Amino acid sequence: MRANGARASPRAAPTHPRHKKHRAPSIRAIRASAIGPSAKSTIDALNEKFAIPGSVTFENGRGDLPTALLTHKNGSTSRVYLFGATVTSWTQPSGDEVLYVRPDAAFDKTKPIGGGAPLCFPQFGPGAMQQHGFARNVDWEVIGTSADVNPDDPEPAVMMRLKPNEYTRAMWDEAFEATYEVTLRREKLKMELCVKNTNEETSGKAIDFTAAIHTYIEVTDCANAGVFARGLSGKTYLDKNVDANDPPKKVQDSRDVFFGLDLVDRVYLDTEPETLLHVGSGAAVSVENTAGWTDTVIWNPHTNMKECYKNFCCVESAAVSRPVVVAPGKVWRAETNLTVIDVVSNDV
Ligand SMILES: O=P(O)(O)OC[C@H]1O[C@@H](O)[C@H](O)[C@@H](O)[C@@H]1O
Repeated sequence: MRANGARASPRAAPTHPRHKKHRAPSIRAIRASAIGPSAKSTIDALNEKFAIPGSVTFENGRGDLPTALLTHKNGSTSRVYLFGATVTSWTQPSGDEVLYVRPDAAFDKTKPIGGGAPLCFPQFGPGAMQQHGFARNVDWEVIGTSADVNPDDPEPAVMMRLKPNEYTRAMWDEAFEATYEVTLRREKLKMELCVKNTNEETSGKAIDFTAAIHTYIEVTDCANAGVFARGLSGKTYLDKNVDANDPPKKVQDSRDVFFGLDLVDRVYLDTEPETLLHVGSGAAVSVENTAGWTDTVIWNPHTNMKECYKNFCCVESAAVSRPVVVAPGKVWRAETNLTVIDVVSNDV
């Protein structure tokens, strides 16, 4: 059995926005100035300011929306749309895709991108504002890229930022600044969300919110007995399939969560750091909540999405059951790491 990753002891809250000041300057390319995605010739401007040849480039994605493409020396890649700061792809060195984008996903900003790993903030929902808040529905600005650590083993990364605007204030009129960094590591995809309360430290008020990284993972066929989520046994969950607005509490009394018979929409409370999604091909995806997150959401829409539900299951890193409260001037940091594991040789 692969050793279960322990929840990392919380690191000191980073200064915000965070820069990797401890890293070697060799091929580092943190660029301080930011550029908004509405700028003329967005892609050219992004490449001019932030590209790191061979590691981080910017190009138009579907619908001509700007994306960051991270490329690791080992051949793995990841694509991030600035719209919603949505990671839509993580490919292995073999070329295999880990994430799933639904066939009905829109790439025209009329709605959030339906797939990949969308960000839910400042509300998971259902609740007072639109489902999943606004982070998925807005353009984030690029504030830095890097590919440092070890020149022989660069870890390409892009950091984006979201500040309040008219659209977000209409839903949530709070003082915040969010940064989101996606790092393509040798064998992991790391996603780190930081939310700073920008109210005056001495006299300002606290802010509170719920959040999630809503990761869609491709599976062979969710009805296949080899597709299941492991790591939630004994945990209490809110069963949103019974009533999304007032979900009853239940306990996961079997070892694994299976799909294919009915809609699965559950918020597992106070979960262990790691949940494994066995994808049915001899591999499992480890979703490791390394910092910040308290809960894990498991979702498969069943025949509500007839054309695609068999092809994915969502394992979502979440802070839902208890709102996150951030004191004025402070930062909340949450981190998720995805890893692909060979189930057979690791006996998980
Ligand atoms: O907004 P999307 O990507 O279509 O996902 C919707 C689903 O997102 C999940 O996080 C919720 O638990 C579900 O209740 C919801 O139906």
